[in-house]
Amino acid sequence: MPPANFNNGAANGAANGAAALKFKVNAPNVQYTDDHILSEYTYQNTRIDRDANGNVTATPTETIYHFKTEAKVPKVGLMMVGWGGNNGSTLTASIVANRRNVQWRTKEGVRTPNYYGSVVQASTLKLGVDANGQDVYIPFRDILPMVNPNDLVLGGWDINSANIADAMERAKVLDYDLQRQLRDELAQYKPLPSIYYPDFIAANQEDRADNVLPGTKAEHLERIRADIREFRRANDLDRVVIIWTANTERFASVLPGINDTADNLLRAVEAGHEEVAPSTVFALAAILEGTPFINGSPQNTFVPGVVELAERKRVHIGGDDFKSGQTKMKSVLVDFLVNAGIKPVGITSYNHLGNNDGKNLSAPQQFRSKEISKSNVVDDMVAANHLLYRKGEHPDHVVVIKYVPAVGDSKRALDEYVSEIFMGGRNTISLYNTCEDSLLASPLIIDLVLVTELMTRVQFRTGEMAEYAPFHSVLSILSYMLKAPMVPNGTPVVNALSKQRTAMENVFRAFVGLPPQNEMLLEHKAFH
Ligand SMILES: NC(=O)c1ccc[n+]([C@@H]2O[C@H](COP(=O)([O-])OP(=O)(O)OC[C@H]3O[C@@H](n4cnc5c(N)ncnc54)[C@H](O)[C@@H]3O)[C@@H](O)[C@H]2O)c1
Ligand SMILES: O=P([O-])([O-])O[C@@H]1[C@@H](O)[C@H](O)[C@@H](O)[C@H](O)[C@@H]1O
Repeated sequence: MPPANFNNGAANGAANGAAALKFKVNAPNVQYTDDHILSEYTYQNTRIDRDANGNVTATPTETIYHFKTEAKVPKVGLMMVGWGGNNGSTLTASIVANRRNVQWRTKEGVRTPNYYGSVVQASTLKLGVDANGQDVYIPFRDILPMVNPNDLVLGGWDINSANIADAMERAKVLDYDLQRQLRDELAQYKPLPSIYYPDFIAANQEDRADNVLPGTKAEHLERIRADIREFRRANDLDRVVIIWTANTERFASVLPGINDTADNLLRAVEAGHEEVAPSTVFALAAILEGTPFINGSPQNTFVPGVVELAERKRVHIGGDDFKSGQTKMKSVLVDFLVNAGIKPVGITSYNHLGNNDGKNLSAPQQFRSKEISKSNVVDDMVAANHLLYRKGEHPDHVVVIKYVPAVGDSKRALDEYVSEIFMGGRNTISLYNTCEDSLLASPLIIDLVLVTELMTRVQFRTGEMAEYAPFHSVLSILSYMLKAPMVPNGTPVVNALSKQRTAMENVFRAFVGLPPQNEMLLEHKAFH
């Protein structure tokens, strides 16, 4: 049992009035101290070996992990690059509305703020079963001490000078009666000037660029670093997380001697090399300031030099490209079809949208970045079933994005899935999905920030390690929220949404010493 003087976090004046731990694990492998949750976890896996004759042997394996989680929730700031965009302004308005519980009227009646679409804030997980064998669910956010999004201190940069109230109005995402009530507070939020290298985003973005830093790339790096330090100081923050929700950039060429290593990349910034993108400068600044950086767009911000620097500095990074609607659906539907023994042979993903993101993506190089992130999402699911697909065989997969100003942020997604079924049959599934793109992405930003911040508070130790260590700098645990999940070099990329959620849930269960959720329900099957 936890010690009588168990401190649930709130008692030690946790920043932001962190809610007390909602449950305690009653087990010898879990200890609670004033500052930490300590768990010893037996990680079970199965090692597969094949001999020369193709005989397969499965050997159960066990690895003991010791996890240490800081229980005190810090005071956290979120700095958004692209703060004045549809996502940035919508997220800011939504957090302020939730914080103040602002209600507003629409033709359907009185609306109240919520965090629907955030897996951490609005979904539940099964903690276990009660004495009668009934499932017991808790809010996902209660599995571990996490930041309350209402407490996030918000800031950021934009190449456009509009304050966040004007940006919210420009975005045309939220109802007027809500905007009306938030305008005064949001008008006080003004994006910091940013760095603008025209070659990396569509030329049609030029008219937005009235809030641009002068100077060299080296001066930009130092200015962004100073901005981060000042934001942390002025708001008395314990931690800052930075998210790129600015425009999609073209891919940068990976060049030996330029951005292939950390030192080469820092030298390339000093030299003002043209292939160093704004997003890469921001990532470098964040890493050098010890601040996690998440890329919500599809471009290759994380060229090898950035990853190497993050690993060297032990700073967390994650990306790429928020997985918000059409692609999220794809990572469910293809997983279902393939695991049902049905063979998708044609996937056509078409969408059109009329927001500034769509405008930027109407340029070929920026579209190409998005096409890449939207096209690779089925690879792991296809590769998992060699009965349906020969090695290297893939469904036809086409991605189309069109810019239609008339629909604004209300993205239209039309998908067609053609599959081979039993005895030469064919099945065609057509989907039509429309909604404000920013209302899908904004809650994902909350999840990315909260999970990233949590991971900065967890360390692990295995048998041969003398000390605890942080998790790998590349946070693959963020994959549920991302189209093209970044993973540590040489590790598997998982896109199937159910696997991604299960991984996140079970890793968090392990941090508190609980076994993975397996849904076997043996107690309801194997009994007499
Ligand atoms: N559902 C979604 O909305 C969704 C899903 C996945 C990915 N994304 C990606 O998220 C990003 C933002 O989407 P959005 O709808 O908010 O787009 P947006 O165009 O409304 O906002 C982008 C903002 O970034 C600013 N900007 C551009 N370059 C900048 C720079 N170098 N520094 C600072 N600010 C800069 C622009 O002025 C603009 O205000 C896009 O890259 C988009 O592809 C969006
Ligand atoms: O809904 P989803 O596929 O996850 O992602 C969206 C795309 O469908 C859309 O074309 C693009 O403009 C958005 O930025 C976002 O990437």
